[in-house]
Amino acid sequence: MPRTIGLMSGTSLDGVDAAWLETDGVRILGLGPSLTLPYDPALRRDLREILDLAPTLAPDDPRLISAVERLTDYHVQAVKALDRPADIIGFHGQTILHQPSRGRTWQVGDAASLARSTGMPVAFDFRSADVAAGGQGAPLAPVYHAALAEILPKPMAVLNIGGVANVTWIGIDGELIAFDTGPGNGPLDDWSARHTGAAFDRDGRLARSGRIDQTVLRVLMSHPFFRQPAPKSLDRLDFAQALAASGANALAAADGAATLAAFTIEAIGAASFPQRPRNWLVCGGGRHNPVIMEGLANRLGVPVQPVEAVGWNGDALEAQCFGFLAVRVRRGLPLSFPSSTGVAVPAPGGQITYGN
Ligand SMILES: Nc1ncnc2c1ncn2[C@@H]1O[C@H](COP(=O)(O)OP(=O)(O)OP(=O)(O)O)[C@@H](O)[C@H]1O
Ligand SMILES: CC(=O)N[C@H]1[C@@H]2OC[C@@H](O2)[C@@H](O)[C@@H]1O[C@H](C)C(=O)O
Repeated sequence: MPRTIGLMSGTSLDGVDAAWLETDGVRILGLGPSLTLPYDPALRRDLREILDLAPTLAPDDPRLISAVERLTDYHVQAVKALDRPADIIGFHGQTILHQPSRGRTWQVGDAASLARSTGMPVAFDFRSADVAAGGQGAPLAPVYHAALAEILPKPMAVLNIGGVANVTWIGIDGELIAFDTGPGNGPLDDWSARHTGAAFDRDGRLARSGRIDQTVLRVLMSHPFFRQPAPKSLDRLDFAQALAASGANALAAADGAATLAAFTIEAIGAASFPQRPRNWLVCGGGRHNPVIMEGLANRLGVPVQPVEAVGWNGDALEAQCFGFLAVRVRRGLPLSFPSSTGVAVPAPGGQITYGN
């Protein structure tokens, strides 16, 4: 059974997650160690700047080259720290731009250099084949969520709350519906950084001490994304303009945080499926925010639990996913499906480099 290491650098720009697993890309035979290497503040700042510049950034811009070199080095260190042999690495890279409607999705990272430094083949570029075939290029996690959830009662939902939030609904016959729901922690992280200097609102303390501004929330929820049918996906900065125009910036720090946490919750609550999930399992850093978790349980009216409730690891799940997908790339199995990305037929994707 192939052994694989998955590496994910998410939209929160907080660091790289790494996880080891044993899988044939269909079944998961064993989950091994995982870890997160947090980026230093300078790299975080530079990546954030690159996200803003991405629409007009040249691939040979020295700021990009420098950030990619440092980002790749963190990935090499993460693989070395895991200290487990593997047959293939799945390297998602950092999304700096995602505009599937314009045929563009851009993940950066030097896969060949990672292969050379680790001596292992590296699967990368997971999203562009789907976008080229007319899909959204995201989310790609549904096939992994379904493999993990094989024996769990359905219908159920797996929700990831990262910088952006995405959901996978799994029906009683295993059918999948997946899409990005809206903001995850991204707007609240930015708000927290601006008002308190902290990278995120730890344990939802700031949000808990404020009052939701219903007018601002209504304006935010009137964004056209929420009227768009699934499949749909988001760029980390897709709500930036709407947030600036919503009046949120005039709110006091605590009220703004409460309103942005409510925005994440409402956006998830607006998701609809053929049948109501009997429960929601939540992964990603947002599950550590009790204001978001309690708000979701109230809004959804069914149990909302961290994925640890069924024995999964909510911090490692996306990294595991890209290890799983790397094995699928090698086998030529589809990564995306009409009901997850809107691609016309199940689509294989990704490339493999040996570093030469
Ligand atoms: N104790 C906590 N209290 C509140 N929020 C937390 C806590 N711990 C983590 N978070 C949130 O989780 C975020 C990190 O989440 P995660 O690592 O899942 O993001 P990601 O992998 O970058 O995102 P994506 O899934 O969009 O790619 C932090 O930026 C923060 O907002
Ligand atoms: C373009 C991109 O990088 N999208 C990420 C992001 O982070 C969460 C959400 O937005 C999801 O669509 C996706 O990541 C997960 C791993 C996915 O593809 O399923």
